[in-house]
Amino acid sequence: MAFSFFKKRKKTEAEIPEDDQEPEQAPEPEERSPEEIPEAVPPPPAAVEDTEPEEPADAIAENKTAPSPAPAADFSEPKSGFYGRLRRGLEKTRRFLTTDVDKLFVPGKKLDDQTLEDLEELLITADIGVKATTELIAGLSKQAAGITDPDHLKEAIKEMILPYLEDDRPTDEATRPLATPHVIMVIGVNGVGKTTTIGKLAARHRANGKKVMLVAADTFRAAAIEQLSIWADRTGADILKHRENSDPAAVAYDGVEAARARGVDVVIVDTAGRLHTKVNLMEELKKIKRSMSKTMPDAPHEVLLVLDATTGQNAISQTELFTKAADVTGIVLTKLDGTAKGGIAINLRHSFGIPIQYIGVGEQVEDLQPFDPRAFLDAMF
Ligand SMILES: Nc1nc2c(ncn2[C@@H]2O[C@H](COP(=O)(O)OP(=O)(O)OP(=O)(O)O)[C@@H](O)[C@H]2O)c(=O)[nH]1
Repeated sequence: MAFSFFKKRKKTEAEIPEDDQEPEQAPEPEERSPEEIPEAVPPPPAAVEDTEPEEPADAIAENKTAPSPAPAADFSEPKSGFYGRLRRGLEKTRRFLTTDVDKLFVPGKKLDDQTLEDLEELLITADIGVKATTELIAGLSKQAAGITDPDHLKEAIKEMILPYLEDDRPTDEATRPLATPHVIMVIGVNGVGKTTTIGKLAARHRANGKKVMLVAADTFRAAAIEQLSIWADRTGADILKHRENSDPAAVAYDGVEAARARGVDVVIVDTAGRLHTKVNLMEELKKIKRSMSKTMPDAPHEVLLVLDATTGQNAISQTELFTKAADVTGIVLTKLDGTAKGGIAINLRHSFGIPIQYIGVGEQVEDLQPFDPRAFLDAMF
């Protein structure tokens, strides 16, 4: 069944011109000429053997071996609190989708072609994506005769979307097996909420009693290093940082080395979100990844791509770009509370097959939640 929305729509992701697909960037960082970006020369592995490893000459590492304060976040909240946050966070999307789904059905009306066409437009506007929407509408049109009211329609939509979102891998770090140390590399463009996500992740692992180290491999901006230090203080995590402009691959290498020497459980590596060109950035991410695997062959164990849900199609083009540079193991979708287009989660999972690992539904530390597809859909429709 072909619906006329495809004729009406002005611009879909397939038609966005190349220029629009540049990843969104936050304000310009301080300029640094490309020649000044240092070549990645990982330090010699000799230091590994020291029981009391000396920090590399230009490293400024803070080791909080003394019992560090438990983070203020409370992740032990009852399920009702968790769903409450999720529902509040997805309120804009829910209001947008459900109000209009309710309007599609006047009493006695059937799920006819016109209603399906309106629904199709609604789902595409919520950023669910053209491909996924087409599949959904085709599926719904087969069940149309049996769907007689809005609640029934919402249930049918949820049941059809659920298999798109489900993943066998557990997303909750409390139940997931972790390597020792478990190295998480965090990537994404500036402004998407990368640093905040790292802080929130550190708080989650600290709340599970883990010793956490943050590694400041975004050496491009002094502010990024400072922000990470603040999160380390706030969560009681160690931090490994070098001076601004030092080699990010060397910082990452030293971070993993130091973490192993100090018995750290979880290492979270921050990376730059912007360099002079996309090519430089992608090459740098590859180098960082390689340098970590030189000291620990299976590191990084996770590569989390942070995306801002409010940027819509930009999140799709950023995923295209970053998946070329790194094997992204999971997506963190932030700022879902700031958009009515929470359908982007479905679009991303459907387009790339990468699991959504966490979602951000607010600025509080507790607002970063492991992704639960059923709870997400219940909060959305
Ligand atoms: N409402 C809301 N705000 C968020 C969420 N996640 C992050 N933020 C906010 O987004 C803003 C940017 O977050 P940062 O963590 O600084 O982003 P970044 O990607 O590290 O950006 P740079 O520091 O510029 O590299 C901050 O004000 C965060 O509080 C979320 O899930 N919901």
